Amino acid sequence: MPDAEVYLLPAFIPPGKREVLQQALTEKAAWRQEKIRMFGRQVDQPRLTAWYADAGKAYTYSGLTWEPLPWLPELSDLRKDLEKTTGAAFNSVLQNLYRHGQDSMGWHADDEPELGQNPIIASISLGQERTFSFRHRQQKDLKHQLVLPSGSLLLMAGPTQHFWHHQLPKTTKPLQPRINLTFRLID
Ligand SMILES: O=C(O)CCC(=O)C(=O)O
Ligand SMILES: [Fe+2]
Repeated sequence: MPDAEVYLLPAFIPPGKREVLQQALTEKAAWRQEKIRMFGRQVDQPRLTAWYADAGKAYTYSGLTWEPLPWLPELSDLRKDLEKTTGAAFNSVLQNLYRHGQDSMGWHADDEPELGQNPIIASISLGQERTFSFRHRQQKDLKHQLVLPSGSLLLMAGPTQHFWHHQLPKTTKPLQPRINLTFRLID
């Protein structure tokens, strides 16, 4: 991919740990059904979300401002592993729960000002593997798709957010739930 710095570690979380972690987060995370404004109407986001961050951080995402929850031990452990692997620091994690194939996230870039110039986004997937797509923001015919398996780590760094949008498309296939965790460093 030109104008991008993207890495995929397919087995970042070892096989035996994936299911345990997915189940713990499914049960313990403070999942919320947020609304978004679409064509002047309030509609449910097609996924559940939970946001954890260091105290004192607030974050605006898709027009919503999030108040952080204190870290669950499972999330603190993941943050430590990630910081060791990447050498980068993270102070927040947005969790998405895609309940089935109709849950999704539309085209966007993680380019909010509080993420800074060239943010490192560390994205962990648990559960159902799903397709993830990239589309160049200027050259719309430049596209890239990959499958994110359970336990994988997708790193987006450098100018990626500046030049590319990404999405998690819906599918009509009957799919099992998937949790995604995106660790970020915010101002
Ligand atoms: O679920 C995914 O893999 C993507 C999540 C994402 O792009 C985000 O939270 O910003
Ligand atoms: Fe994103």
